[in-house]
Amino acid sequence: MRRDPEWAADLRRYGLRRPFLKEQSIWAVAVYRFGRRVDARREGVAKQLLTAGYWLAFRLVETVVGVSLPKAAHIGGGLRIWHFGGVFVHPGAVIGRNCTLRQGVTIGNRHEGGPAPVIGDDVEFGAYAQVLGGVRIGKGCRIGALAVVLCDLPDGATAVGAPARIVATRAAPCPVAQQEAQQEAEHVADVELVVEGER
Ligand SMILES: CC(=O)SCCNC(=O)CCNC(=O)[C@H](O)C(C)(C)COP(=O)(O)OP(=O)(O)OC[C@H]1O[C@@H](n2cnc3c(N)ncnc32)[C@H](O)[C@@H]1OP(=O)(O)O
Ligand SMILES: N[C@@H](CO)C(=O)O
Repeated sequence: MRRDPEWAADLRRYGLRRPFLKEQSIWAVAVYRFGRRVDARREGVAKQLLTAGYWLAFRLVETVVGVSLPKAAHIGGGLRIWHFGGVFVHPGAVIGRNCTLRQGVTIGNRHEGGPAPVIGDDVEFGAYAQVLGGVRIGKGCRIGALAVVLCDLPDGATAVGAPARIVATRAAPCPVAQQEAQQEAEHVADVELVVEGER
């Protein structure tokens, strides 16, 4: 468990002491990561037993918490789900790293048997946002509460409404560039303090 870097990243995003006591959604994330680790094991009796345990836990958590994260979906580390209830992710969906979901979010197909979305890193979903079909959502997008997204979104877009329209775009921050900008801002603030002190 501790050696699963994606799970470690999830825990960092929750950023809580004893998150299992405070956020029901993390139960679903834990079961999802467990299922992925079981799938990665070599074939054998242990894998069969663990897979049976996974299905039991998956159905139990899905029913009680209302968060469905099937192990066939690809979800990057650093997943944060605020609240719980009505969160459904299609098994064929791909979700990048450090994404944020909220209650009522669906990431699914548009027609039965159809393709599922591919979501970039650092995408934020407002409550009850729906992203449907084989659409690609760029890095750093923000999808408004109650939006219904049926088309691709470029990096850094903010989309709202049903069907969703883009109301803003911003360059998706590259983590390294972001870090450098932060350091630069801190440096400038320090210099200003020194100058202020010398006056
Ligand atoms: C218990 C809890 O608290 S759970 C938390 C629930 N909260 C959420 O789910 C938050 C989701 N966040 C949103 O929906 C936000 O409005 C965002 C991220 C989409 C946009 O936020 P901002 O960047 O501040 O955009 P801003 O408020 O300036 O709105 C831009 C335009 O989009 C419209 N808009 C914003 N959000 C929505 C929305 N969810 N649905 C429809 N239109 C919206 C605004 O009215 C505005 O339109 P206008 O330019 O015609 O006046
Ligand atoms: N901070 C929470 C509000 O409950 C959220 O963003 O969903």
